[in-house]
Amino acid sequence: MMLRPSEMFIKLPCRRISQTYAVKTSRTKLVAAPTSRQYIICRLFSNTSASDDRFMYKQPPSRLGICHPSLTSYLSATGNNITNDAKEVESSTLIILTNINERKLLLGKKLRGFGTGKYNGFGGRLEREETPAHCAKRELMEEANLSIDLDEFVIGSVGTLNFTFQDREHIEMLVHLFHINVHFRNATHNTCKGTIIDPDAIRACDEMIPEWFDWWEIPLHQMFADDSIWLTYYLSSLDARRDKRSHASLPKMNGWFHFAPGGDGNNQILHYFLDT
Ligand SMILES: Nc1[nH]c(=O)nc2c1ncn2[C@H]1C[C@H](O)[C@@H](COP(=O)(O)OP(=O)(O)OP(=O)(O)O)O1
Repeated sequence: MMLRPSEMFIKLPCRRISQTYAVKTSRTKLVAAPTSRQYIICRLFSNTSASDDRFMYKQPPSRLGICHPSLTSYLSATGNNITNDAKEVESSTLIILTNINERKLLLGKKLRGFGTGKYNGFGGRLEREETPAHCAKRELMEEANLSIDLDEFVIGSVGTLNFTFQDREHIEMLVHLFHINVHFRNATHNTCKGTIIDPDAIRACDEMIPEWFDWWEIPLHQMFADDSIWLTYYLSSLDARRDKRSHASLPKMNGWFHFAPGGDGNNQILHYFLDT
């Protein structure tokens, strides 16, 4: 059976067909619609990110493509081969900068380059001889004027995102993800680990305008489509964690996303796999 975008259909036996049922658990959302005398079709959101309704501006499922249950399934559907040496890999970094106490996320509105006009985390391409942690530290300084110790990036390495494109077969983007949690100087109470910063020190540059958002109100409709999948998963996981003092408990994840032709402008995913 073909999986539809972000959802799986299962058949359940049902005696009465005139009702619509809705069952919601902590991990899944089940919506049943009557279609035949014997069965109802249930829409089961299998991915925790897809089932978190708290995010106000999530991209519609039609933009998010097919959710694969395994990397093998994803790779065979996209025709990507992990050992394809012919692909040119562009490595970059991306920083998830939070204030967990206040459930805030710092994003930047991109003024030029890849993703112009969109909101995104801070980061950019690795320069020669640079490690991902060094690159993330440098980019956060350049794009938001925030100086954070290198150690925080080493500890805050939380995974990777892999992007491929239907109309640019030779290119693969590998994004190293970092999570930095901060406290605002003068905050009255801090219940979780983080670096103290002065929020007034944050500055725009010619490339990005930084802006704080409440977690559930991040402008996902003005972001790359994949953010509606992995970023919502990540923030939901953070929200669910009891022990927020420990870096060891940071969520980890690796995501694979295959984009439809039209790239950045079209902003539509065909296939994805999120390993959490
Ligand atoms: N689909 C996507 N979803 C996402 O959330 N971030 C993405 C993304 N595709 C790229 N990025 C991030 C990774 C990186 O931080 C930035 C793009 O880096 P690039 O180096 O390609 O662009 P820039 O023009 O910003 O380069 P620099 O001049 O090196 O800063 O956007």
